[in-house]
Amino acid sequence: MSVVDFQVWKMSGGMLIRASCGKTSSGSRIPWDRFSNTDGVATPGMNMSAGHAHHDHDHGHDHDHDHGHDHGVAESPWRLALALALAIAAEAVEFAGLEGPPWKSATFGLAVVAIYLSGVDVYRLGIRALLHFKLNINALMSVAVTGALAIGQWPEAAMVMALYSIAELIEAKAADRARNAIQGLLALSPAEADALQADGTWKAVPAADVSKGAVLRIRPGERVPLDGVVTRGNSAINQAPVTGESIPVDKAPGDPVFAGTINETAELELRVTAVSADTTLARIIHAVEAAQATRAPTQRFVDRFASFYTPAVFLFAVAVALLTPFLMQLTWLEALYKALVLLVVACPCALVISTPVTVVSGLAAAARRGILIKGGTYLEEARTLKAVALDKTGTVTQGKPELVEWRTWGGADEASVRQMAASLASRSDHPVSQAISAGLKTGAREVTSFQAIPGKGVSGTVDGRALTLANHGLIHERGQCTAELEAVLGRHELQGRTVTLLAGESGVLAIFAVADTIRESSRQAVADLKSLGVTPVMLTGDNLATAQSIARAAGIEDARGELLPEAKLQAIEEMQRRYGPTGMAGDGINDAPALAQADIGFAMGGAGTDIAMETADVVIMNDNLQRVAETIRLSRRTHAVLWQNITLALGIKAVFFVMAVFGSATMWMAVFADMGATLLVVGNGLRLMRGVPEKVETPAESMT
Ligand SMILES: Nc1ncnc2c1ncn2[C@@H]1O[C@H](COP(=O)(O)OP(=O)(O)OP(=O)(O)O)[C@@H](O)[C@H]1O
Ligand SMILES: [Zn+2]
Repeated sequence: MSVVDFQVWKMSGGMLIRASCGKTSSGSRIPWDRFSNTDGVATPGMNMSAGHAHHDHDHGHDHDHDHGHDHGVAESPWRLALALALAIAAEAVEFAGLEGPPWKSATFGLAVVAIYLSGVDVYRLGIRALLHFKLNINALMSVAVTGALAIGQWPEAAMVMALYSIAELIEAKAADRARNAIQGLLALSPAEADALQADGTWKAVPAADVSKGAVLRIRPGERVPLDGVVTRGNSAINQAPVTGESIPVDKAPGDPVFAGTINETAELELRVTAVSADTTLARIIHAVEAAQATRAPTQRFVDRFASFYTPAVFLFAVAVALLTPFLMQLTWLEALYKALVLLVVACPCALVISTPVTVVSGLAAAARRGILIKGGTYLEEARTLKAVALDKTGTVTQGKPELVEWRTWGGADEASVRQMAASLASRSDHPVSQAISAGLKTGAREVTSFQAIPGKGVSGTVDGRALTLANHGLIHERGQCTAELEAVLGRHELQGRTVTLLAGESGVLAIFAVADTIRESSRQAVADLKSLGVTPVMLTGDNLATAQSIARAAGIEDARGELLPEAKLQAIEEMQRRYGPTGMAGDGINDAPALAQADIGFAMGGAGTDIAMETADVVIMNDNLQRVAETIRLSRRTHAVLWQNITLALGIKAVFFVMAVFGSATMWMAVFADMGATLLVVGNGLRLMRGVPEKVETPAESMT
């Protein structure tokens, strides 16, 4: 995904998850009410005209959708329960075989009231769809129920409408649950904050009113209301709500804390760094919400399928009504009834609802673990990754290098070398330069004609001397390298250190060895990836020997060094040719092109640059590389659940289709089966929310 795509992604407004298959839920609230405008009429691909069958699914919504339509009240559970009771009573009267006009009118009356109570909305939406020459579920149900009434199947008609509406309601509630799981994350940050006032007192104020720079106090046991930096106190913070990592993290002055995390041991004071709409937690939630606007591939498949399935079964039903009297010697009434059963079978509720519920559950499960996935597509496709490129600095390593050793070279004066190197290094925000400048602990002098040489180092003039502070490659190119020097460099590189040289016009003046520790989680992450059958490859701009030493420590066999940013992109292209779908995990500005080129880009959120987070498809909030393997695992599970659901939904339809044709299915059995199938697929989809499995699957297991 390019940066431009990301903007489009951010802007794609309309949400396509539908509250339910036919109608919408009543309890929607901001921002979910955007979903509610999708009533039955807007079901993509459900209309009969061929021209609409292939929508551009990336559009937020249908063009022909009736905007701003107000739904009115959805049925209350009591109303539906009453409707069902009346329908059952009508069945009972008929079943009891009570004859005579009074009983007949009683059955009819009970049925009509039941249909009125449960079906007003279905009829309203159904008729509107038919007037637009569209065939949606409400239209199917309206036709089926009216038909059943017309041929005298009154109790049957009432049962179908009542059961259908009840199924709709349950389904809507289940879908709400998946969404609320994400919204629920937002409730984690307290609404009030204890803020320092101008007169030095503390006062509880609404978190939404606190501005950047304000000082807050958080007592032990309280949740952090806003993102900030600790100014006073030491405490352990449980960051699970934001990063998914349940082990508390120690925080001291200068450390960042996130809104929604829990202060466990001692009182802390912090300076607010993000207002409430802008906290990391708020950003996670908005991104995941927006992710639901994009359609996953399976959903597109399902929509396309439904777009021909429903009209096809409808036409088949018409054919059955017209032809079976001749072919199977049925009466016209029997033929009509058979056709009406087929109409109920034609309702693709279970199929249509199964995919979005599953995808939203998967996204929510990921969000709870601190994995922010920017679209259902990535959730579905992560399972196909065959290789993952890992950036070294900040991804495999902590990205906080330190100067561990330095010495002068060629008899240079230590004090002046220290001063010159510190002056140059302090001008760059590259981690290597920063480590040198911090390690030398000396004041900087003025630098003129300062220049950064990307992927190599920096140069500038200090006290009239033209100097270069750069890696071996550049010094070698300048012809200032010697065998003796290379021997010294080699020793450092074997230990995974990054060596930087200070050189003047006459030659090398000093050697600086910087070491970055590998993240504890990286080793396990690499093992996880391998056990999933994914090949890890390390990419870095750093020296090859250094890269290989770090890679070995992490368990990576394939390490590529001395890569300039464009070369990282080419390395991804090469991996895509060699292995197939390739992911990339990185954090820096220079990783952005490679992240965009990769099939799925993972950005390290905590340490990452904004550009990396914008370009990536998945943001990992706690910088734990193990989340990459977890995403792949979750993707495989999501995929499995999706296909279980599709098989289930279609299987039940197939059974009832055959039963309907050969006459052994009744209308209410068909609608009952549809309700059952809907509940099963929704329940199966919601299962994903219980979390990401900790266990590492073997590649064989995950092939399903
Ligand atoms: N501003 C700088 N100051 C000091 N050294 C630098 C600077 N820029 C680049 N280098 C040297 O060039 C090498 C490659 O730099 P580059 O920025 O491409 O990679 P990196 O960010 O260090 O590593 P990675 O690719 O793993 O993120 C560094 O390892 C460092 O030795
Ligand atoms: Zn050399």
